[in-house]
Amino acid sequence: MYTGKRVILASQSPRRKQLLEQAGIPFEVKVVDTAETFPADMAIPEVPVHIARQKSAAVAALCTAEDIIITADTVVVLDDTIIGKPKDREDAIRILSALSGRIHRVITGVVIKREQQELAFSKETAVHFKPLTTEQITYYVDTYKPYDKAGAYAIQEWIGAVGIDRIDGCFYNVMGLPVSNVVEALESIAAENN
Ligand SMILES: Cc1cn([C@H]2C[C@H](O)[C@@H](COP(=O)(O)OP(=O)(O)OP(=O)(O)O)O2)c(=O)[nH]c1=O
Repeated sequence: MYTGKRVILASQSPRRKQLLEQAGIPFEVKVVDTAETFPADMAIPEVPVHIARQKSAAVAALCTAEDIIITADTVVVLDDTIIGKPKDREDAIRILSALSGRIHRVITGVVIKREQQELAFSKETAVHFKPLTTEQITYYVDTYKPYDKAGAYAIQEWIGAVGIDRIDGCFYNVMGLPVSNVVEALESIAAENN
């Protein structure tokens, strides 16, 4: 069990909160709005950590020096292009049509910060979508309204159960937090500080 310093999860994502709770980590949530930007020439695997670092810097002012701050960012990558959150219904339908029958990558970057120390890593999961029908896509978008989800879907919802037949990597990473790696990192920080 984790017995280290106060943990702050700087995220508005209910999924990240759920996953950290599931892992038995006591924590508080603090939310800040951050512009999620990255240089156009940045290599895609580096982008999620870069954005998580921006979130971390934005929340630091609200925390004490002792606090351990966790931030994360999840991107969906198809054909070397980052697909963000859908702008609207049409965009969600377009994105899911593009993912249908294909394999894409989901990369979550995590930054764990305490005082001047920073631990940053990212994890990748390959996700294989079965071919989806137009009916399935419109049903999902209209019922689940996945506008706050990278790639316009959530693996933990209906579409994950019926439309995804295999993944290679961590399931929770697709949901937004590679939680076993986060726990491991917190335990190593706690051990260093004891
Ligand atoms: C691909 C996928 C994404 N998601 C979610 C995880 C993230 O919440 C969201 C990606 O957006 P993010 O920008 O990573 O996170 P967020 O805006 O929700 O929260 P914050 O920046 O405050 O931490 O998509 C799922 O829940 N399931 C999935 O299968």
